[in-house]
Amino acid sequence: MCGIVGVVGKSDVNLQLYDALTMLQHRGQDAAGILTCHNGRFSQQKANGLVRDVFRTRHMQRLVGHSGIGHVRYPTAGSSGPALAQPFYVNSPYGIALAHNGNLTNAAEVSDELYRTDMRHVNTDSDSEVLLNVFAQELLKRNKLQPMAEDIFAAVEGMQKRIRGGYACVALIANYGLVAFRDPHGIRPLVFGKRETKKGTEYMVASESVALDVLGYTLMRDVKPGEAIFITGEGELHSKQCSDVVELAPCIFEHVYFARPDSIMDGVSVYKSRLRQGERLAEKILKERPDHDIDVVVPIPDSSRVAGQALAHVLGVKFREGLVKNRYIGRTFIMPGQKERRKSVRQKLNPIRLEFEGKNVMLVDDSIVRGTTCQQIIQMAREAGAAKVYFASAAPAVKYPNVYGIDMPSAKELIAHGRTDQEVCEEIGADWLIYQDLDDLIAASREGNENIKGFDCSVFTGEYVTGDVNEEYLYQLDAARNDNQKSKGDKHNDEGENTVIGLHNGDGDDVGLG
Ligand SMILES: O=P(O)(O)OC[C@H]1O[C@H](OP(=O)(O)OP(=O)(O)O)[C@H](O)[C@@H]1O
Ligand SMILES: NC(=O)CC[C@H](N)C(=O)O
Ligand SMILES: [Mg+2]
Repeated sequence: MCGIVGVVGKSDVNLQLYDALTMLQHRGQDAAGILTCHNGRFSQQKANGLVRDVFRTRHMQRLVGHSGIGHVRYPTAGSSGPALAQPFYVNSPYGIALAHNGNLTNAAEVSDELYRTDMRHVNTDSDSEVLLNVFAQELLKRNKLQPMAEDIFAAVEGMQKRIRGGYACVALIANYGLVAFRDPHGIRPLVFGKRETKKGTEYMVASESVALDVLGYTLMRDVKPGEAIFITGEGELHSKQCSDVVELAPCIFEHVYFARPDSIMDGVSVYKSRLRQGERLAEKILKERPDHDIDVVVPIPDSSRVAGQALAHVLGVKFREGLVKNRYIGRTFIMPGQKERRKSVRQKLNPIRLEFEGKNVMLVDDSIVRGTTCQQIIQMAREAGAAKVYFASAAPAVKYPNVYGIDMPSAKELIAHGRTDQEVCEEIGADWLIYQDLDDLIAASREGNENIKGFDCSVFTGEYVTGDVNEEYLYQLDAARNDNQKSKGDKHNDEGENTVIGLHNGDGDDVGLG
């Protein structure tokens, strides 16, 4: 899950982009990039690392221009090396740079077609570079020296016919403006807003509304599924529905884990959605065990705090922050390797013994994916003296890979794949395990916007909303991206073997595309 942002302002936008990326850091910790446009010239800085490490003062000073885009990356295609950091750039037509959140399911075919039919070169194995080239090619087909809004929308239309999967994107066209679009199912989130300044109206597009809030923008609305918006350099806003078939089916895992609780997605407050998740799960607990003997509810920070609090309230049981989080360790689930994830859980969370000693503790987490977190925490709870350790997951059992921008490529790595709830319970070492029912999760996540007819729930059901994901695709995805494979790939990257040389400022010192 990456984070993207785009701004068309009335003065230099570099600092706004930087601040917005820090607000989206929870969506990607591997790489970050900013690209701005000044007098038709792009400047950029991108590299592996957190936002605070990638941009130094000297970079910020050189990232000039009244419009720009930014990206924080959590890889779901290709390596995690610097060559795949975003935004990506193509020089023709006009000069276009793009940042992408999501994952294409037909990147390999389209990449081949780009080479054979369009004679375009794709330099990396990033699906985002493929997407950018398709957009560029469709824009080139219009054959206009100066593109108008209608040309840009026609290009998005053409592109949508060629690509499949999940995508929310921002793109900057040198001298013309900012384009933002979302796939026809709206799988990945994208919102936009405006703020008034003395010099005129400024616009921001971002993955999550929290970036808008913090920078003083008023949320206007979500980019609709299949829609594109175009904001000219002068600040004129155009929008058009670019897809014939539109069916809002946003990723439900945003509500479970990815999004910040203070964001509003497709009209639904993520915070309220998580409160409802906790309430519904508590009702299920009360139904299954009306005479439960839970003494205390302890959330596993951070993501389960909101649901955990609501759950404890409905149960009428004490809610205690019995696990203290080291605030300097990032999210473990989006780390690239299992060894790193495992080590981080222990460094990240430490129990307060008195909340566990002699008590029947119910640990609550938003989800159990590979089981890395819960296995270790349950053990910690026992070592801290808990009498019984129960475990509640605010999401149903995660059993299937994700193909739309969450790096869960391998069913075998999911602890619940091919296991019953009881078997998972034994595997994680809990005395009792209870999962949310999918219907309850859906109801909790859509309250507030009845227009959401369904969600992409593929990680729970194995049904993929784009309809094109088959056994063969999943087999290839697993083979290319399982943890074993990725560790080999990253080794190559670090050691310079098989490394793709990034067409970007390699030493991290210079800003510019030259
Ligand atoms: O079963 P697993 O494979 O361990 O994955 C699930 C865990 O990973 C996430 O936490 P993470 O540390 O990434 O982020 P958080 O601090 O936002 O909870 C999620 O909130 C669960 O705790
Ligand atoms: N998580 C994402 O949105 C990833 C975007 C893109 N597929 C990449 O790997 O860079
Ligand atoms: Mg967590």
